Amino acid sequence: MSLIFLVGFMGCGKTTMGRKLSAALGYAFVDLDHVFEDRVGTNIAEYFNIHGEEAFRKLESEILKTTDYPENAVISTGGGLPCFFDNMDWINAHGQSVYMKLTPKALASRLENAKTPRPVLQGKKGDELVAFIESKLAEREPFYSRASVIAESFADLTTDNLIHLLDIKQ
Ligand SMILES: Nc1ncnc2c1ncn2[C@@H]1O[C@H](COP(=O)(O)OP(=O)(O)OP(=O)(O)O)[C@@H](O)[C@H]1O
Ligand SMILES: O=C(O)C1=C[C@@H](O)[C@@H](O)[C@H](O)C1
Ligand SMILES: [Mg+2]
Repeated sequence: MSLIFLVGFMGCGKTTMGRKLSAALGYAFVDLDHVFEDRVGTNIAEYFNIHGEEAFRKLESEILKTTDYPENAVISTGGGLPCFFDNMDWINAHGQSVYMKLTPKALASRLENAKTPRPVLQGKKGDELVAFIESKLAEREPFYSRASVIAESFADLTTDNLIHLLDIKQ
């Protein structure tokens, strides 16, 4: 059994890279944000509006721990998931983890162009968005940094880089 969890701030590319890495390894792909949306039958932004962040965090944690993962899988996590409850302990007890680390400016530019709304950002743009990311990232970094592998400021992180960092023999 091999589970690889991708963690990091919103917009660092967990979903995008999760798809590519799972294909390169021949593993299944699981995106926990998508599992959440399938479970509740609505999108995350709408769930936040109706139930609030606290309810979201509780259910997100429950879904992390109760999902029936395929034997070999790359799992993209929600951007805030590692930073609540004992989620990061659980991740590290059940597989390898990768922190995809990007600068606040790079994150902001990806998030400004992204199609999926992130409710935590509340529509912020430009300098306000960069300042928000800097402060939120400072809170979250200690959790992300507990990942077994840190992919440091790779603007052009490839699946080969990751396979090498994870020391996966193919
Ligand atoms: N390597 C890359 N280079 C440039 N843009 C990228 C790269 N990877 C992802 N993106 C773009 O950045 C945006 C965010 O990517 P993605 O949705 O994969 O991030 P995420 O980490 O899954 O975010 P979230 O935590 O909100 O789910 C998307 O618009 C995606 O197309
Ligand atoms: O960083 C966050 O807090 C979030 C990131 C997304 O992946 C979603 O899980 C949700 O929008 C919250
Ligand atoms: Mg994602």
